[in-house]
Amino acid sequence: MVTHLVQTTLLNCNLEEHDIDQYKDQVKEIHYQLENSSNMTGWIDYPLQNHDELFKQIQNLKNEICAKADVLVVIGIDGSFLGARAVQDALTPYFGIHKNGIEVIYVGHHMSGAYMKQILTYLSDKEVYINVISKSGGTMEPALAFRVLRQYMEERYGEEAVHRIIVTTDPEKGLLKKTADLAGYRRFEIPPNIGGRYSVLTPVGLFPLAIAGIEIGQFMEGAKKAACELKDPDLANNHAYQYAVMRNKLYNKGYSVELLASFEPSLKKFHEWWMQLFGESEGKERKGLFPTCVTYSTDLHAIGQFIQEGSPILFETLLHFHDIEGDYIVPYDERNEDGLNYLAGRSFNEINATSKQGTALAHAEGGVPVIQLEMAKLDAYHLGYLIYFFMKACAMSAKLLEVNPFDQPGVEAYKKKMLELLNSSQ
Ligand SMILES: O=P(O)(O)OC[C@H]1O[C@H](O)[C@H](O)[C@@H](O)[C@@H]1O
Repeated sequence: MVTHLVQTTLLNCNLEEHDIDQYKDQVKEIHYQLENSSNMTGWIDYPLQNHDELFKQIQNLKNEICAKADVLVVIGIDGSFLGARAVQDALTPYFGIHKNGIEVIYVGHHMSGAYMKQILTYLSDKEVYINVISKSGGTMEPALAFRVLRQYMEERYGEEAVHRIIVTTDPEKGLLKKTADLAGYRRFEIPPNIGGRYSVLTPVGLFPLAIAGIEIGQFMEGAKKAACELKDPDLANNHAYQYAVMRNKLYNKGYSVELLASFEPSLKKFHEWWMQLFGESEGKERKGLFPTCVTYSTDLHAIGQFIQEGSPILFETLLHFHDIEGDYIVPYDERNEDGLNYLAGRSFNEINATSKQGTALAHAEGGVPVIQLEMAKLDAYHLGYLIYFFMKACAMSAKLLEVNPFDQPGVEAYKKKMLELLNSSQ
């Protein structure tokens, strides 16, 4: 019997088995369309392929960088940034650096001048390597940041700068590929048939994560398990497809917002990765759920009021990991001025998990449909699985909406306007 790593339970979703059953033929058809397509579907089998050479290359570079640098600066935006940042934040300590890595910081995911100025000051007393990541090689934010940091590295390290800059880009085309060839930078390749928001399992995510100390072997193993399990075309056995169908069903019932919620602050960036994945894959042709996120219990004290009693526009997807490394026991206090002695001896994680249960029940009773996704442990293996799970669900979900999961034509509109304004104000 298959034991799925993501356990799903529904509260107040009013979805009967026959509702779901109605989708099974359509799901099977889309499954085979995706499996047999070569159009940006390279991520589907990527975890099943042999990546020994890539892992060796990453390990060699890691040895070199950890010996020669204090910090790796990763330049990239969204699909070339959020995945690595999400997994790094989820699996490295809140304070300080992972014992198996060095500091990895990010730039080029916005155009804040203050951030750019401060990062250069921050780097001044540290040894630095750079990893610039861009699939297209022409995105404004990372290109601007690279222009600055490339000059910085050349001024600081002279001829050695060329060895301290690693490029991750398309193997054939784009300005960054050209620059890498001209300068002689070492390169990682992003497979041409894998788009940015589906690329965290490629060198886009793997290299920065390895430097940050994450066990990328385990991360890929988790993704591989998901790639095997979720190859099942049968809706009854495929949890990713079931999640896609539930979202679709709720969307068709009139819900327009999906709120992803979890109870560990280290998952904030993971929420952002998820938002890009679903937002860019589905939000087109005037269709799609608006993906947004909250971190509990913090946000229960802010937006919780709206969720419980506000406009009934949203359903909630609660993401919960049972085993989180590190915990603290509430101490006994004789004074008991705060009245909290009834919690003495219990752990923070236990109280947090109980608040998750309470939240799910309260929101469901308040009329909010709740999908609970639960995993055993917050570690590299389970995150690898979960990332693949969401990518598979997202492609299915977009196809159920009859939109292309792999393009983002709407993003060009802002870029075009910005360029017009920048050119007209020269
Ligand atoms: O990796 P890049 O080509 O620089 O793209 C980075 C990001 O920018 C774009 O504008 C797209 O909307 C994203 O889907 C993409 O992930």
